[in-house]
Amino acid sequence: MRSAKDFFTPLAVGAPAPVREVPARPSRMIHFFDPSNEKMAAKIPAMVGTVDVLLGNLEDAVKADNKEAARLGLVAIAKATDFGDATQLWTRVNSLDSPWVLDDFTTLVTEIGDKLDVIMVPKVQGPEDIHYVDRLLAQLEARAGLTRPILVHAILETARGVANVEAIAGASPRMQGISLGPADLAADRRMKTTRVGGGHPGYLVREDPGIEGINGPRGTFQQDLWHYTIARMVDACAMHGIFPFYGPFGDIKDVVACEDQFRNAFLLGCVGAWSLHPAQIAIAKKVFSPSAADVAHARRVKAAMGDGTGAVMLDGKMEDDASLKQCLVILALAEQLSASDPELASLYAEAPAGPDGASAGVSA
Ligand SMILES: CC(C)(COP(=O)(O)OP(=O)(O)OC[C@H]1O[C@@H](n2cnc3c(N)ncnc32)[C@H](O)[C@@H]1OP(=O)(O)O)[C@@H](O)C(=O)NCCC(=O)NCCSC(=O)C[C@](C)(O)C(=O)O
Ligand SMILES: [Mg+2]
Repeated sequence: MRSAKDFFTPLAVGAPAPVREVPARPSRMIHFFDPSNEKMAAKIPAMVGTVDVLLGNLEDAVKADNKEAARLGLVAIAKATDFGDATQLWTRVNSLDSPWVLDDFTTLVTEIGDKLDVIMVPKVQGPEDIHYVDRLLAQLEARAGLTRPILVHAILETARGVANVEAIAGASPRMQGISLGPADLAADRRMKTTRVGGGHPGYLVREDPGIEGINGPRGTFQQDLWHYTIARMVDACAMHGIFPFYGPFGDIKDVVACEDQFRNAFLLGCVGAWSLHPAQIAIAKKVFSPSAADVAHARRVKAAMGDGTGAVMLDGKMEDDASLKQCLVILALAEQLSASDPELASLYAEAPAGPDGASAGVSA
């Protein structure tokens, strides 16, 4: 374990100083693309400004024969594209035990390190994986003469990773966030799901018997297989001042269930989700941007609470110091999103004082 005094010291001579605070840039959707897929890659420059994060994926979903083409394709796109202030460029490198990852790191940091905001590392098992990446990135940043450190995002895809999630979140000042990796995690734990990022209709709770006994009619309710993992990930991230994300939802056509999964994650504290297909971008934007009603309600509570202490009644409900803090989280998010999204800025500017009970992200 590093001493607290050393925590913010660069890990290589000439490497940029680590950040003290993770920049809170809007990251509602991390949009995945395969840089070796020419049709998909051709669409990327036009997506700048329409998504918060563009992620060139080099790992799973890229065929083994295309690994090099994906890496070089990402370099070409990054060099040719101005991503502006509203869109970040991320990548997901291959796993640390793969034959491709060392070239992923060396090529990307050397060639486009000045354009890359975050490197997503898959299948992180524990803090030792982050320590390895931390030192390697520092060496490569120093060699490339970078002045800004590249941040690191871990995917939670193994039982060991979940068991170590707090240590992973706090392993380096580079840690930007953590995403759920439901497909690999389900496999590692022997969980059963019917689609990536979804649940299983067999995982349910049945009503207790009514007056007709155990053979009478009894309703069933499908339960969320991911609740425990997401809640634990959210706590680990909040504890270390980094950001939790839902991962992918693989049933592209089921936009309703995708929205439900994303919203559950938003309500539990996640700041964004992955979009695998253009159809999922609008869903993430809708879910992870507070509604006008939520913003209006937050403003009312803030105004009613004066100096922020004590308790008041608004529309029959008690508001106090703690519920004000929840409202301030919404207002901070609205302010941050307004800075880069003029549509939301005008929506929030005009937000009327809404009635209590407006639910987060449901109505715009
Ligand atoms: C799902 C697929 C195969 C459907 O691809 P498709 O071509 O069949 O879809 P389509 O509806 O026919 O596509 C319509 C148009 O959109 C384009 N398009 C389609 N997708 C994109 C995109 N992402 N970005 C930009 N453009 C896209 C596509 O090229 C096409 O263009 P066209 O109209 O000119 O013909 C395709 O969308 C895709 O490959 N998406 C990315 C998949 C991916 O990255 N998977 C890995 C992340 S999930 C994961 O790794 C798990 C995890 C975390 O590790 C763990 O849980 O363990
Ligand atoms: Mg995976």
